[in-house]
Amino acid sequence: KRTWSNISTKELERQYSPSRWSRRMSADDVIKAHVKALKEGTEQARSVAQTLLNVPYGEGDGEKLDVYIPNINSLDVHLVVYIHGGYWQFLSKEESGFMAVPLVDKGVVVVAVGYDIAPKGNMDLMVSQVRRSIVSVIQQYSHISGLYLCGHSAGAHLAAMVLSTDWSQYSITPQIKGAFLVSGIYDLLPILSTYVNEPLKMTEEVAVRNSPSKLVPQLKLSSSSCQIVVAVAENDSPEFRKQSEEFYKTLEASGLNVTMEDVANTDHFSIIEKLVDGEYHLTKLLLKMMGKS
Ligand SMILES: N[C@@H](CC(=O)c1ccccc1NC=O)C(=O)O
Repeated sequence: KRTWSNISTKELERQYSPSRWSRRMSADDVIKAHVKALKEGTEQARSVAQTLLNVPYGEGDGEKLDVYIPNINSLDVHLVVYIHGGYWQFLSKEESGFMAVPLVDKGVVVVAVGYDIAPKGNMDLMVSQVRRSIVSVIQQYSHISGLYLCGHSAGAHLAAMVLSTDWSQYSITPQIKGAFLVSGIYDLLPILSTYVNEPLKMTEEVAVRNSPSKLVPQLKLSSSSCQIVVAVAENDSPEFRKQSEEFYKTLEASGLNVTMEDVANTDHFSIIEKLVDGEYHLTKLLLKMMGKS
């Protein structure tokens, strides 16, 4: 069987370059368009929703989050925490409120979490930051009727690490009702030898302890009642598609409540950009999970 360990570094780097697999645009253009779409969507969200920007969840400079609040008051308020992607080295919460418009419209609170991307932050720190951000959100919004996670790409990895947390060292044990893991990486070992790891500087030990694929027993202990959606783009690379399929199968085999969504006519970037649209399949699925359809 052909696995990542007998693929050449050059081919691994191609497989782990999402921009090279888009059928819409060139690699450079798809990234430019991605950043632009996220920025414009976030501007739109900041203009229509009430916001609380730069709310600290820890002591560090990068430990801040943005809250997008519905204008209507509803009794059962659901909250979605969005964890942005960008290979743990690009993007920030400043362009990560783009999915808020259709959700806030339905009375859902959206939180965009900031974390210290590399080279400032390393993998252990980023994982610790997103975990602490969840604890902080629950402490501040104890009245909410459901907490949901959504992460894209590297953010899907971080969301899966949140689900796999041993909360015994934290002040509370979050109950996460649902998680949307979109075009994620769940086994970090294949990227160790690639350009992706240059700013991250992960050792094998760091990659193993931060790989959700190796933490499924802990995920099962901590998140047994979480409804998990593993979503992947039709035009993600074969390696990205394999990462999602294998993680899905491992979760399924351990008896978790998980579904796989292979999203037609999307690539690594459009699969998440389209969440600005209330009619998009994944937006509707997320709203349905919260009983808001
Ligand atoms: N070299 C990567 C770059 C990349 O993933 C990326 C770059 C800027 C902003 C976001 C990115 N990725 C996913 O969100 C690629 O080929 O797509």
